[in-house]
Amino acid sequence: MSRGGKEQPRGMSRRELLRAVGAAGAGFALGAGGTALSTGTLAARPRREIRDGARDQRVPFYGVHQAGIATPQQEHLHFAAFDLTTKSLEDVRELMRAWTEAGARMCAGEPAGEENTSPFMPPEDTGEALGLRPARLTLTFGFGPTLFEKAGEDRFGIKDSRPEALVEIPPMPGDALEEDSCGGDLGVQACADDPQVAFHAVRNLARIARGTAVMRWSQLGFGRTASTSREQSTPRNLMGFKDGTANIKAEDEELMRRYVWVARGDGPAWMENGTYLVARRIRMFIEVWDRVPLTEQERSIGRHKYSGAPIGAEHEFDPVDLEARDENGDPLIPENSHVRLARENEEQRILRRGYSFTDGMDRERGQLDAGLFFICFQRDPRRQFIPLQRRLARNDLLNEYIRHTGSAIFACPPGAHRGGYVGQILLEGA
Ligand SMILES: C=CC1=C(C)c2cc3[nH]c(cc4nc(cc5[nH]c(cc1n2)c(C)c5CCC(=O)O)C(CCC(=O)O)=C4C)c(C)c3C=C
Ligand SMILES: [Fe+2]
Repeated sequence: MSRGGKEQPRGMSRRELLRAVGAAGAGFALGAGGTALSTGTLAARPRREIRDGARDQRVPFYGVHQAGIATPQQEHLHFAAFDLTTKSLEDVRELMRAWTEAGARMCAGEPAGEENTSPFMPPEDTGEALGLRPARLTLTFGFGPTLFEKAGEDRFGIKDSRPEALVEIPPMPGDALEEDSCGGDLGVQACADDPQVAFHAVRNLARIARGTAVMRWSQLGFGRTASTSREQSTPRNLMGFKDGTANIKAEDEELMRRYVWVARGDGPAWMENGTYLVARRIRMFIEVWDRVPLTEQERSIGRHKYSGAPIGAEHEFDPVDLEARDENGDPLIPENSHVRLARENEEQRILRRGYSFTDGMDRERGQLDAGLFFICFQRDPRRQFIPLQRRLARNDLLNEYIRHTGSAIFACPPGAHRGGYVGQILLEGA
């Protein structure tokens, strides 16, 4: 597909014409019905047009780090976890090769595979993103603990390459995890500014995986609940609060190095420049929350609802003063407020990149099944997410209004270079 400056409808290239003639020839061989079908199919063959300005909407797929981590957070998410059905390491390599190739194409605004010249074969792209912009699609791939070892079995002979940091998330107080929303051998985070582009990407990756891996669970997310760049405004979560104010911003490279990217010597070499993704599906009891007085809502979070400022301050980015006290000498930001607990330990900072979700209605309770699909990235979950979540799970005032129903962790290897594939160092080194 042409990627010239101003993209315009154009005639067939010589190569396309030859291909078309070849396919039409096949049609002739099959008789008149076949000819009519193939000619019609070719004449109407769809292509994914890239409109003016769309060039800016492409996030490079290849690079030192995988995209979708430091990338300014997009508006929509489709996350999927997969389980491998094969016992062959070569099949896993082949899958990661195919996912990388298709992923790079889709992020560039191309269909997942070559255009189909045969009317008798299923298309190599499902088609629903044809004509849509690239929408800053990113795909971030990760490996779950069960890829390395499942029920004590070294399934693919790569057990020794498992990073020590890739631990199962231990049970937390108050967890109400549902098996259907937990774990996975492989994880894929698709983010885009168009929900159909994110959906299309996961659907095509699932199609490509057929015979090697099956989808275990998936989660759609609408509306980012963090900002990951100083250029972005802070969005609001479904509790109506600004979320992401104190997040790490990708421009702070020193913070990214310190808290997000795996460094040389942190663990196995194949994870250098990678990171660990933790996902938690957190249901919010929004109907209950909506009956809570404003001051109590603010005291649960530790910030003012409308301005996003720390309690007692005026502006969103005013410093959080944990020592500030009211006229009775009580802390302005309550002891068990979310923000106070979340910022207690400087070593536990994380890059948050979550999304709001709704999965329709919880018929049992007659309430919306909605909440936050929390995603965070970090250099070592044993030192960051796990102790942080343990503290929140024990004491956070928010716990009255939320419940964790899903959990997963993935080691996201570094980015691939052109011609290579994601996870190559791990899978070829084995
Ligand atoms: C284990 C990590 C965290 C979980 C799980 C989590 C859930 C969660 N958070 C909100 C709403 C807000 N969180 C805010 C700040 C904040 N949250 C975490 C971590 C987890 N949150 C951190 C590290 C921070 C930053 C603390 C700081 O350094 O100040 C805020 C305030 C605005 C902001 O800074 O982003 C809100 C609002 C909900 C509703 C929720 C579960 C549903
Ligand atoms: Fe939070």
